[in-house]
Amino acid sequence: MNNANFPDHFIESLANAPGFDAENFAKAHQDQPSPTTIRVNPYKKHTIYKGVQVPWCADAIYLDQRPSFTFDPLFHAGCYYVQEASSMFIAHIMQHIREDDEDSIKVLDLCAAPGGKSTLLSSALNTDDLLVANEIIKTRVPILTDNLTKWGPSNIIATNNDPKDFSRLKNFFDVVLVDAPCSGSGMFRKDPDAMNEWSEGNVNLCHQRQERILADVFPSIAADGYLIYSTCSYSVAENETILDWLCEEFGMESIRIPINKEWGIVETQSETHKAHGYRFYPGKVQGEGLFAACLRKTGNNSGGVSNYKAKNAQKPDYKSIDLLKPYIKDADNYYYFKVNEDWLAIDRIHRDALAMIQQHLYIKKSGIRLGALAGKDLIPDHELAMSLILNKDTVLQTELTREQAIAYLRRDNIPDLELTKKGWSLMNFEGQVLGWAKLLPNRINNYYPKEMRILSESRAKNQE
Ligand SMILES: C[S@@+](CC[C@H](N)C(=O)[O-])C[C@H]1O[C@@H](n2cnc3c(N)ncnc32)[C@H](O)[C@@H]1O
Repeated sequence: MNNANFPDHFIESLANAPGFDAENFAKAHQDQPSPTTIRVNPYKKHTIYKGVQVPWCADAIYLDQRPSFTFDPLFHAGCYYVQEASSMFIAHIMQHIREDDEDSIKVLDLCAAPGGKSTLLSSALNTDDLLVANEIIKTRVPILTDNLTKWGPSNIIATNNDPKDFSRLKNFFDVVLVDAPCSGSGMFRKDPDAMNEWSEGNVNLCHQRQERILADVFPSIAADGYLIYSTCSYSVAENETILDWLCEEFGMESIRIPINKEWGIVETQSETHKAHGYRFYPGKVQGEGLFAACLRKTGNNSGGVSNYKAKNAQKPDYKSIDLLKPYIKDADNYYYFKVNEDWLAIDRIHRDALAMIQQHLYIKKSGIRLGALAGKDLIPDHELAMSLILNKDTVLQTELTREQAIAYLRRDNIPDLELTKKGWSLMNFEGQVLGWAKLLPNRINNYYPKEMRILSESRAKNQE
């Protein structure tokens, strides 16, 4: 076996990792390329690519080869997300914990950028459920909000906070996902540069940071609520040891997740508390390295703030809201509010939760930004175009060819476009919305967001 490419002491450090088979592991890293997988957006269904289904995620398929996603307009329309297969197991956990439960829930994705697991969780939720997607690093927030905007649902709030800020929302979330920053060994095959970052010292630092993050967010989990914990590391210190610490420190209870033997996932148990964990090894599964586990908060921790009621600071501006409503499907289901000049809408049921979050956290996106009113006209926002709540019947729609769609997404001149109508128009490709343009008698103004325009392959790569 040739370990030459792995960092010093890496293979030896995994001697105690359950299910680790050094030879098989090395072979997978030498001979088997990372599979390419996409997960389709259930709300923007479109026939895109064909492939074999990822066993633990009904929405996802393995592709035979890696196409150029950057130059596929449907990628920009949010019809699918390019995501590593193992990480989709989080949806399987979510499905299991919600099995017989019809109550609406509040979910926090604490370490969310670039948004792979947020869009995954979003697909597993109903509009009565709320998803809060948080990212601590400010520069990583735009990629998260862009991906959420493309995905389209209105029941998401994105925040930019430190985990400790969430302790102000006591007993607030029914499910918290901590997809923790880690030493990253699970990504060695897909991103060999990750090997340069690995050291035993770093595993140790990550372990300490993971405990800190979990301790900080713990108060925000509701009594009997769930914590889903995941890393892309194989190190026991970042995985099973953390589960034991959660059971020890917070009396959490482990939840066993049903899996199919054929999937190749290794089920493990922590040393002291026998908490269940799920390990994904390349060579055993069709995917990269992942560790995932689910625990429940036990004991009576109620008396929190989840009953908070939003107060009406001032009388709603019904005149403006009436101007907005024609743009929205089932318009009465939404609560309309203003942030500076822009109008936003969120599912009415989430109004109190929004008020609570506004009070304690730094919000970067909430519900759907509709746009600003200029007199009686709406200057529509990109979020509205990409959203699932837009009533497309009330606006113009322009169907583009592939070549025109790419030009639109580059913010170039759109070739050979016949202009017969005037006004704001959705720019569509195969019926899927890409964004807005304003049609004028002899030209069009392209309103595709500058910061999202196609520049190179790198944007697609960054998204994964
Ligand atoms: C594994 S990545 C998350 C990937 C994401 N969940 C997805 O599926 O697309 C871990 C995230 O944690 C964030 N992070 C780094 N340090 C953190 C800390 N101290 N507290 C919370 N999050 C942190 C990173 O910026 C990164 O976005």
